[in-house]
Amino acid sequence: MIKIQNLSKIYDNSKRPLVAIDSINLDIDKGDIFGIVGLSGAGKSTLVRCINRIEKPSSGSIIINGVDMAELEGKALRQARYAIGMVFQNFNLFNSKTVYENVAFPLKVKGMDKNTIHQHVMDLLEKVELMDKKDVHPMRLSGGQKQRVGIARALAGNPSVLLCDEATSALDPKTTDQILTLLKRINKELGVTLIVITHEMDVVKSICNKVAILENGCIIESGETVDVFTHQSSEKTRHFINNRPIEGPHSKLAKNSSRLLLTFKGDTADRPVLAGLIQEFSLNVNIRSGSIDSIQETSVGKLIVDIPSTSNNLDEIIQYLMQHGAGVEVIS
Ligand SMILES: Nc1ncnc2c1ncn2[C@@H]1O[C@H](COP(=O)(O)OP(=O)(O)OP(=O)(O)O)[C@@H](O)[C@H]1O
Repeated sequence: MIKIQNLSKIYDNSKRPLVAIDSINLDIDKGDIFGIVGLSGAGKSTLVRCINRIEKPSSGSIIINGVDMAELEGKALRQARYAIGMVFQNFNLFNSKTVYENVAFPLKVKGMDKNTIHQHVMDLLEKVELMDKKDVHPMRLSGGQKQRVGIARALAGNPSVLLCDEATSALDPKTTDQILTLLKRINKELGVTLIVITHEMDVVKSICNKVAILENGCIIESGETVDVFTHQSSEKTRHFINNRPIEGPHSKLAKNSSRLLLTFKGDTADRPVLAGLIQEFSLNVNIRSGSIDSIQETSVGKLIVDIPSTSNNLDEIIQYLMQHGAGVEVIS
C-alpha cells in the first residue's frame, strides 16, 4: 500500500550538504501499525515531512495507493494529502475554536455541507469518547483529551493512512496507554494504516506489528516487531534495543563456563527446553537473571544462564537449544 523506494533527503547547508535520509526502502501493508523508531537526529521528522510532502525529497519515490507523492505538486498534491491524516506531538489545535470546530475545520475546508459535517463530527467525537467536551476550548482539556481531538481531526478526511509523529511523547504513561489503545482500536475498526514515529521502544512493543529502526538516515533493521526484538542481527540494533535482563551484582563467570542469553518466544516459552538440556547433557546450569515481556501479545522470555562447557560440547549445547526453538547468543 505504501512503498518508499530509494528515498533520500539532502539539506543544502551553507558549509556542506547534510544527508538526513539516505536511500530508504520501506514496504508498509494496508492495516499495518508500522513503527519508525530512532534516536534524536536519526531523521524521523525529515522522513515524516517527506511522506506528507511538506519537504520535497531529493530523490526516490513515496507511493501511496499507487500515487507517487514525490512527483506531485499544486492541486494534485493537495488532493493526495487527504489520504494522510497527521497526529502531532503538540496537538496543533486551534485554541480559539471549540473541540467541535477543530474537528469540523478540515471538512469545512473541503467544502462539505453543514449537515454532513455535523453527522461526521459527531461520529468522530463518539469514536474518541469526547462527546461531553464538544463545546469546550482546548485550553480546558487535559493532554490526553487534546490528543483525542487531534486524532478525531486527523480522521475527519477519511484518510487511509494516519501518520503519528511522537503522538504520545508529551503524555504521562497512563495517558500514553489510553491513546495507544485508542489508536489500536481505530486501526482495527476503520482499517486505517498507522505509521508511528517515535523514540520510545515501549510504544513500538505495545502497538506496532512491524518496525524499522532509523539511524543516521538509514534503516539499520526492519521486520515484524517480535522478530526484531528477539533476533537482533546487528551490534548497533542490539545496543539500541538493549533488552537483556539485568545481571546481578555477583555474576562473575566461572572458569570453563559460558554465559548464554536465551530467548523464548510464544510457544517455546511453554516447553521445558532448559530441563531437557540439563537431562540430555547432565549439566549444572546456573540461572543468572531473567525477564518476561509481552510484545504484540506474544510472550518473550529471556534468561541469562551460565553453562559449564568445553570447546567441544558448547556447539552441541547451542544446537540443542536452537533445535528446540530457543534463540541463543553467547555473551561471554
Ligand atoms: N531544515 C533543515 N535544514 C538543515 N538540516 C536539517 C533540517 N532539518 C533537519 N536537519 C538535520 O537533519 C538531521 C535529521 O534531523 P531530524 O529532525 O529529521 O531528526 P529526528 O530523528 O526527527 O530528531 P528529533 O527526534 O530530535 O526530532 C539532523 O542532523 C538535523 O540537524
